[in-house]
Amino acid sequence: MQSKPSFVLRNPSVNKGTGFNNEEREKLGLKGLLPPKVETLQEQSDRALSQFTSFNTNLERYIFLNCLRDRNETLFYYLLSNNLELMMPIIYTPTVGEACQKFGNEFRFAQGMYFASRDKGNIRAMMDNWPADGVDIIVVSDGSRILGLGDLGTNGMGIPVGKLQLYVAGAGFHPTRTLPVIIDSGTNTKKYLEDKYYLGERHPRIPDSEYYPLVDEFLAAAYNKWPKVIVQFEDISNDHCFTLLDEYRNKYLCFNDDIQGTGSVILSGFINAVRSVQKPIKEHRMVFLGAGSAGIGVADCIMSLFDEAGISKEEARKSFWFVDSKGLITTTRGDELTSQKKQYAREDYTYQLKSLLEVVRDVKPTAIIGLSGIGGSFTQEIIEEMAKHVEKPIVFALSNPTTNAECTAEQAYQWTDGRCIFASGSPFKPVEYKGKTFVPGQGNNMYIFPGLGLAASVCEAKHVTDAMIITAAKTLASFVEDSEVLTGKIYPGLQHIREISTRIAVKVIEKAYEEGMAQLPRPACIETLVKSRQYIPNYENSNN
Ligand SMILES: O=C([O-])CC(=O)C(=O)O
Ligand SMILES: [Mg+2]
Repeated sequence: MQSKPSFVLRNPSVNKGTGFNNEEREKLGLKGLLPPKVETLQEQSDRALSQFTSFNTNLERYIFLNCLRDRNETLFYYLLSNNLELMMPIIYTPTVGEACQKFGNEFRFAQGMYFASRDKGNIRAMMDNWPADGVDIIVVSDGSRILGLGDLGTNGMGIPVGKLQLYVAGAGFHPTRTLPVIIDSGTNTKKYLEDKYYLGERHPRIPDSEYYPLVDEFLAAAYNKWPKVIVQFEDISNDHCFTLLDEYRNKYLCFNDDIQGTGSVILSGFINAVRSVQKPIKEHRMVFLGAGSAGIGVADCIMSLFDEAGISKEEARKSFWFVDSKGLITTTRGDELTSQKKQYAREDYTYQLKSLLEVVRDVKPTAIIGLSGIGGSFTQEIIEEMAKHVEKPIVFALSNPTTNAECTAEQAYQWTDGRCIFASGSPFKPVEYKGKTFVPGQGNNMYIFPGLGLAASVCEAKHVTDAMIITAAKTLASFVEDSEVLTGKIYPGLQHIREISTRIAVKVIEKAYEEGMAQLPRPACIETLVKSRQYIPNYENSNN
């Protein structure tokens, strides 16, 4: 039997399944190929939701949703958009982490594109294989640092896929115009090299002399084929991510979500935490655990608050203490520091503090920010020590997925006797403590990247600037009212993500025009333009 390439029931971008009405069934030659009842999108969605809830594990729910997307994209995005709070922890952190770890075992069908070292020289030609007409956004990872889970190699594909689903549901990018990419530069994780189901190239990571030219060729090819595309770098290990961002941020339209997206979302949470504790920025003492992409990105963003308060960079740096696996990062501790660590290395310590507990005792921080990837590293002793000295301790346990969080929400509220302002990277359920309900904030870059990316794409920005990133943070912060902030709420509800992303996009575009970064002629109304570009999942928008 010859297959028909345009067979609509097998094409998720146009398939409506039982949603095809009788006229369409007639026209498209579908008569007899579907059960008789014509259903509305809502009826289909009700069934899909009941199927979703019938599974026993989150991994099964993840697989179900991705298979649904592979059958009927409109239904998938309709279901997801209407059930975001329920489904976000499945398509995104924490379940996506498990899905990546088991990517080879659970593989069913391919999504996105893969480019490996042996494709060097052919990447541009390979891009012509991508079936969609155009691409507005690419999320690219090399799988070298997936969430806090380490080097997963090609298994990391789940992350670009999940991030792009959020770009669609959260901001309104058109699903067929998104492209998830893995640059396969090998993996240093023995378990995967030996796993018979592993789907990537089976070799250790290639040296920098091959890695950088491979990424360079990929980017040159992408911008050659899709000149207006925005590229988001994602989950790339510390030894490469800063170099890539420095190299390309003023050359192409791109940003790094773990450095800049996380920086922006935590700046936003911090702005609201500062509102909540009602203590001016210069009185804060911030201890960071982890000096990787996220830690440095967050500190760089928070520096902007000092700048606005008229405090010099030099003075501002004295409010930051960074702790890594060797203890407090100082200029005098005797090891070679990366240039990112150097910026925040303390020069004023004649003694060594070897652990986070020692640092907390010494510094008496007002805020402790975990981006270490090490689950449980905020121990009871550390948090209790901190809580002795501050009325409302700011505790951000931001590593992903949930198992890597530095402490749980429940622990943070218990150990501070319900006084802390808490945020985590992956979701925690509300906590009952001493008769009160505490709703933990989710300080995850998901609040920022969809709107930021949409802004950059819609106004055809030349580059993504620091001012645009800070604007995104402030816009997000403004969604939480004063009265809410005082109760410890620092992030708005996730159910409002479309509205949030739209407003972030509008504000960031205004900033881009102000800075001369927007290349599209200025529209009469930015909001109208943004809204006109947003995909809404319904059958009226499809071509049949
Ligand atoms: O994916 C997330 O949930 C946030 C993020 O970028 C990371 O942890 O690397
Ligand atoms: Mg990430």
